[in-house]
Amino acid sequence: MSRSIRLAVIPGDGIGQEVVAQGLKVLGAALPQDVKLETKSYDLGARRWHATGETLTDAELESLKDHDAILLGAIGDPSVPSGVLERGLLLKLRFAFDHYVNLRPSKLFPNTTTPLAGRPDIDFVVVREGTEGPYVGNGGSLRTGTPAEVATEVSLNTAYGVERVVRDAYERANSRPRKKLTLVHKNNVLVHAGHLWKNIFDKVGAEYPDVTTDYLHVDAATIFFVTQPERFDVIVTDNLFGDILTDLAAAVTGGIGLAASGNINPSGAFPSMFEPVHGSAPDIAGTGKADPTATILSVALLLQHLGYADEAARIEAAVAEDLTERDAARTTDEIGDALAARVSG
Ligand SMILES: NC(=O)c1ccc[n+]([C@@H]2O[C@H](COP(=O)([O-])OP(=O)(O)OC[C@H]3O[C@@H](n4cnc5c(N)ncnc54)[C@H](O)[C@@H]3O)[C@@H](O)[C@H]2O)c1
Ligand SMILES: CC(C)[C@H](C(=O)O)[C@@H](O)C(=O)O
Ligand SMILES: [Mg+2]
Repeated sequence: MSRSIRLAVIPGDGIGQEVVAQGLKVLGAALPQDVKLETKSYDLGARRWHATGETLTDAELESLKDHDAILLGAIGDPSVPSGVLERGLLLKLRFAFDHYVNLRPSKLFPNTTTPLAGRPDIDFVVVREGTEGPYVGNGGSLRTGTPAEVATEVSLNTAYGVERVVRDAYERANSRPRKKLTLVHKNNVLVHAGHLWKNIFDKVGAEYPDVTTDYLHVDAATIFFVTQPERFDVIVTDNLFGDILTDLAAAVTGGIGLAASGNINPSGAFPSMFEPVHGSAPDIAGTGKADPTATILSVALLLQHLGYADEAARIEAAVAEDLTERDAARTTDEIGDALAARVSG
């Protein structure tokens, strides 16, 4: 039986273009011969906005829906006012396609740089809520631009939204050997949202007697990410805390150039979207210094999601092998070539 993958590709801005090219190279090398890969590239991001004023049209959203998955590079450029592309494109996609599970795994790969003493055995996954919290755009400003300006950015937390992501995190914890789930929030101060999260965490936990649970305030969690990262297995947290914690996780496990993510719609009603955790890195765009590994590992998450577990594992193994021998001076292209060769060889 012939199989096929319909993949939408959004290279985006800055290094997004460079790393996505390498991700596609490795995807092509990893797929079995009988799998037909159909890609459709979308010209979205700063260039398009300057040319047309558009970020993402309804017609494009409809067309993107008609795919098995989306691969995204990065969005954002200094020439565009902050927030226009981030909200009008990236968050619009996450919200429209109900990507409520933002999955961000962290592993300390061999031979990577880490500021951590003793190279602890780090292998955890952050389940970041992806559709609520302070990201919903619930706010505004009064007397804008005056000395009396007041601005609000109200975090939205619904029992429905919290319960579904917490349940997903319990399922993931239950299927991993250590079966441990940590809730990270700030319920000593954010008592309304914090208690909603904690109550639902405890209620759903009663259905998972084999999962050990823990709670940390987000400030304390940042301590343990650095001093005791091996204590974590699965972490569930809100949209903003998850954003911040996963850049920190990347920094202690080999660098932001290795951190992969999946924006998952578990129901399958909409395509899930895979992207590196990092942004468009305007400071290194066009220099060949961008590490494409985060995108390539995001391709592995994409394959895993579509049921190609062996191919995903081959990519992960190729990354681990490559890192043990990697020469720091290698370019974006050279890393992509080396990984594609390992995966197909
Ligand atoms: N998912 C996304 O599309 C996404 C994620 C984060 C930031 N952004 C956007 O990207 C733009 C730049 O944001 P920023 O500078 O805060 O974050 P960034 O992640 O782009 O860069 C932070 C630092 O990490 C480095 N870096 C990032 N990716 C790297 C890679 N693959 N290899 C080597 N070094 C890498 C950069 O050079 C920079 O020094 C902003 O417009 C921001 O909104 C987009
Ligand atoms: C660009 C921005 C909207 C985005 C986020 O905050 O989610 C980014 O930082 C990320 O981590 O994917
Ligand atoms: Mg981020």
